[in-house]
Amino acid sequence: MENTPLIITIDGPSGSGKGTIAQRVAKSLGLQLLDSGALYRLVALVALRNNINADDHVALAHAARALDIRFEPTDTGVCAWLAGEDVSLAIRQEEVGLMASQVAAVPAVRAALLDRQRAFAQAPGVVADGRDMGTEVFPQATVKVYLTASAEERANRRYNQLKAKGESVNLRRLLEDIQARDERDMNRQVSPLKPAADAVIIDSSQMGIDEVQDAVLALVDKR
Ligand SMILES: Nc1ncnc2c1ncn2[C@@H]1O[C@H](COP(=O)(O)OP(=O)(O)O)[C@@H](O)[C@H]1O
Ligand SMILES: Nc1ccn([C@H]2C[C@H](O)[C@@H](COP(=O)(O)OP(=O)(O)O)O2)c(=O)n1
Repeated sequence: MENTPLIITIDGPSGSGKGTIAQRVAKSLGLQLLDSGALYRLVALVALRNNINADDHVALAHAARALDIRFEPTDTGVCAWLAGEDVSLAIRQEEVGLMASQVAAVPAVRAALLDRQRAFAQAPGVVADGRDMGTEVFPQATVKVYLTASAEERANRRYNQLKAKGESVNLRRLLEDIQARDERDMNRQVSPLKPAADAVIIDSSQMGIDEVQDAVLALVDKR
């Protein structure tokens, strides 16, 4: 059908390159971008700012339902606005990422964010990156990619990324954080991180960004 949106999902662990690749593929195909991790990071930021505890599920679900947010596409991804404040940088902090991983394990938070994510599936289409895009949010997606890389390589990438932003970083701690996040994201009860049965697995440990982008675009061409 002409108006059926093209849905491309890119799931995988932290630092595998999902955001970078999703952004490039969306740009190259003229599609919308859904950075679903940003939604969980926004809930985490609200929780941290309001001293909401990671085990206070009622308050977290309320925060997720009440999120007053707006995404604005930019050349380098999306700008995230929370109640009129540009929080694009704030949500990228490692501390917010760790809280996001805890917040994301709360079923009521995931349920509260589901419709907001599905609303992105409009013609001509969307590239969605996260943990459960191909398994839960868009099981009908046209192309599903599970992007991964070794934990060491992902920690190295994160190290370089944060260092380039001028943050003081410790490689060993980053690796520990990545491993803790993997453990939580992969073993939680609801929507754990795992490849969809029909996903194509790409291990980018030994691949450059252009190479991964080409591999995903080739899958889209082949569909
Ligand atoms: N294939 C790759 N090779 C080397 N570096 C990469 C590759 N893919 C992504 N990166 C870099 O790794 C860092 C993390 O990528 P990002 O897209 O933020 O990952 P994710 O969204 O999966 O957490 C970024 O600095 C990005 O430029
Ligand atoms: N669809 C999604 C997206 C993110 N999450 C959770 C899991 C992650 O630890 C946090 C943050 O996600 P994000 O993709 O921004 O994190 P990384 O950039 O991969 O480090 O949110 C999720 O559970 N489901």
